[in-house]
Amino acid sequence: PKHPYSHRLPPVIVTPESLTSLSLVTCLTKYGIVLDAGSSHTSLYIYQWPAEKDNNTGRVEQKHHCQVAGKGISSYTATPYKAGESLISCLKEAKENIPQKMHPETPLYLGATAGMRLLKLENSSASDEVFKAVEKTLRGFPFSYQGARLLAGQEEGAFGWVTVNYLDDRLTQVSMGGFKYTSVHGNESGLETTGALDLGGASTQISFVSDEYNGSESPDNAVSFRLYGYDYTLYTHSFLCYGKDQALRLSGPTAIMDPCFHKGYNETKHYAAVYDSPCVSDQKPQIVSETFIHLGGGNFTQCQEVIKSVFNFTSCRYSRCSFNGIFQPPLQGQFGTFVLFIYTQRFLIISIHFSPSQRLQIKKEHDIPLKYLAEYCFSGTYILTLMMEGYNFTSETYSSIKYIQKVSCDAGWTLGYMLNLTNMIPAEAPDSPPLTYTSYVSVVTVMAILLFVIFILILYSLCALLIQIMPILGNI
Ligand SMILES: Nc1nc2c(ncn2[C@@H]2O[C@H](COP(=O)(O)OP(=O)(O)OP(=O)(O)O)[C@@H](O)[C@H]2O)c(=O)[nH]1
Ligand SMILES: [Ca+2]
Repeated sequence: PKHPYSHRLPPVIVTPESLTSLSLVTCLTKYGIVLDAGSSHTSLYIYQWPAEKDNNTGRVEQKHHCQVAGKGISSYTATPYKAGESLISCLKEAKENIPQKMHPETPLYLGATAGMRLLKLENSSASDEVFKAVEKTLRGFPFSYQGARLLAGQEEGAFGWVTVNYLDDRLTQVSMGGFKYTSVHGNESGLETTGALDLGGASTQISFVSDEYNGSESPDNAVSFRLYGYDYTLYTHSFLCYGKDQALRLSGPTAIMDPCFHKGYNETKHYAAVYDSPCVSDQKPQIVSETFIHLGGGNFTQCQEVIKSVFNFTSCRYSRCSFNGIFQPPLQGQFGTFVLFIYTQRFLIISIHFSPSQRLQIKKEHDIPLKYLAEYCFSGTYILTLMMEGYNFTSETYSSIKYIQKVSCDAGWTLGYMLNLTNMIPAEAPDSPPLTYTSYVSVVTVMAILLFVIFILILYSLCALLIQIMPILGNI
């Protein structure tokens, strides 16, 4: 579906004045392109920032989002060249959305996530072929190609955390009109950073700063950042196979009558398609027939039991774990979530608060594909189990979760990835920006008012003194 927040700037009416202002604007703006090659689909994001503020004080904004048609690049193992071809339409859109003179200096990145992690596990030569085809296509465009690579799960989680805190202005707090930067971090200033939760199709990530975690226990889960003069030790973990689509496979085949789908749901599934993932290859039954009928049982309690069966909540060799024996420090502060959490939460709110006819209307408006509709019950139950039983959220901490989908920017790892690679978030706090004209005027005005008040006070106290001593002087 077209992403509800895909941006199209209003057309510029071309006149001589607008041409000059447009060319003026364009040379004052810089751009960056990141492709998020996810397991279920690929998205292209264009970011922009004021060029004169290249010294790390410019606010990076999302200018454009293009969802690549078709599935993720990992689905093209049989025809790797199609993985590259699938990107062409959005790359052409990127050319139209960035002034031509800026193309050569616009960095172009592609990061692949869990879908390609699973393909690499299953067939690394096929994974290499897909990356080769993708690279060939990307190099064919006039941007500054910076590489197509597989992100590690910890990176995906960490860059999602950077995005959430950048969008939340948590990493720097500009106060007094830009005169100084005070960075907020945990105990330094009493304010905390925001944790990040990302649920994809093939993996899910949790990342947050916890005062009780310095990276000594389970160091593999620690990622350190120095941002704007402050050090952060981030806890992050990526659970491969625990994205929604893979979790559906983990829990689905065991129940032909699937309690997580509504009554009346009826789908013919192909064993090969269900078991084609390394996440369930060890569960592959002796094929009795090519297909099986997947029916909806519509039983929430049973659904919860089926979903809980895909987690291991008991084994833990650390001081404390989330699930499957993975260390997790105590949760701390607020959390921001994006993508699937938002879709599911929005749907569940609609289904609770709206009448069937209103829901039908909303479904038409939001053009929610039938495939997604059927899976919402599973997604909602899965998210609840993941959060409450897996990550140990409580009803209080769960309610503090923020759904970050700023109209100005789709949250996700891509913004954090680009900010990091373009050094748009400096390790040290940049010097306070030079006094801008407006702040200069405001300082002078404030000083003038202060001087005037002091003058009046002195005058007043002189008069009061004179009144006191006049009678005395009169007697002398
Ligand atoms: N309900 C609903 N689900 C969606 C929509 N768009 C994507 N999804 C599903 O949400 C899940 C997560 O989507 P993404 O976060 O894009 O997943 P991804 O990035 O491809 O997967 P990873 O590589 O694991 O990160 C996938 O199963 C998608 O099919 C939507 O508009 N509505
Ligand atoms: Ca993703």
